[in-house]
Amino acid sequence: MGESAVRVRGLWKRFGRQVAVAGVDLELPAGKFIGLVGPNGAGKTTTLSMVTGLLRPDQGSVEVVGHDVWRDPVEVKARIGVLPEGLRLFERLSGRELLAYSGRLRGLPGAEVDKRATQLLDVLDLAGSQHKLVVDYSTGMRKKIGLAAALLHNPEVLFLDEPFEGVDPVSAQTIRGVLERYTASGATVVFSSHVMELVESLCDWVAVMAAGRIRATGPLAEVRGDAPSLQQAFLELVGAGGRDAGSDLDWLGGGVR
Ligand SMILES: Nc1ncnc2c1ncn2[C@@H]1O[C@H](COP(=O)(O)OP(=O)(O)OP(=O)(O)O)[C@@H](O)[C@H]1O
Repeated sequence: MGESAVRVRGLWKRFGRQVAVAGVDLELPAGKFIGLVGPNGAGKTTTLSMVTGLLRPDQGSVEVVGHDVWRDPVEVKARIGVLPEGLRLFERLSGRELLAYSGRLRGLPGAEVDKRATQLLDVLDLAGSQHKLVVDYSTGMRKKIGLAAALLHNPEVLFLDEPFEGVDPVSAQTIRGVLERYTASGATVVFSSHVMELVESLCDWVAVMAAGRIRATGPLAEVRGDAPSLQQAFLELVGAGGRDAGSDLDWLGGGVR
């Protein structure tokens, strides 16, 4: 394969005096399962929003599958699927209607949308709730219907912001299976998470972000290096390896009130 799915150059975003993304350069290979990891507030969501055309960068450029996201947005949006953070869905549609709407919006023929929607609802264990309104879905069900909507047009690259948050272990395993199958066919998944074990078990490529910058990127084994786990490598990379958690909280516990 060898080509890049995503190419980011000199990306910056400030919110007032807060620098959220501070000069990110990133090249993500096609056909991989890629994890963007970093602590809370590292800038993962802001970066993904700029990469997927949802938030305009202050500076820098983003190419997805060879097209500039901000000069050529229609071309890019046709080729990507996005499950954003704080997903906003059309609450008054049923799950099935939401998929039908997304599919038609993507220009797919009605019969094809129906076929794909049935399969996705089935695989994601939503067939029994397909006629329920999205407003009545649980958090995990919302993630799954959002994922189905993002996959319906068979995108080349799928971007997922914290796809496993609020998802039970059984549903997580289902989502995982769907994504593994999808990448095995040559597509690319980029997902953000702060759950290291998950990233370590799923991804073959990682990018570590902290304080708005990329601290390391490459194949999982390379980024992990000699550390016993990705978690340990990550703590060292973000400079938290030696922090003695709770050393200042001498009043906590111990029976003295
Ligand atoms: N709309 C906004 N207005 C002001 N500050 C923002 C805004 N969005 C993000 N930030 C700030 O930018 C920084 C990066 O936030 P971002 O949400 O990108 O981090 P993250 O890595 O996704 O964090 P988490 O893992 O907690 O979701 C944080 O300091 C955050 O407070």
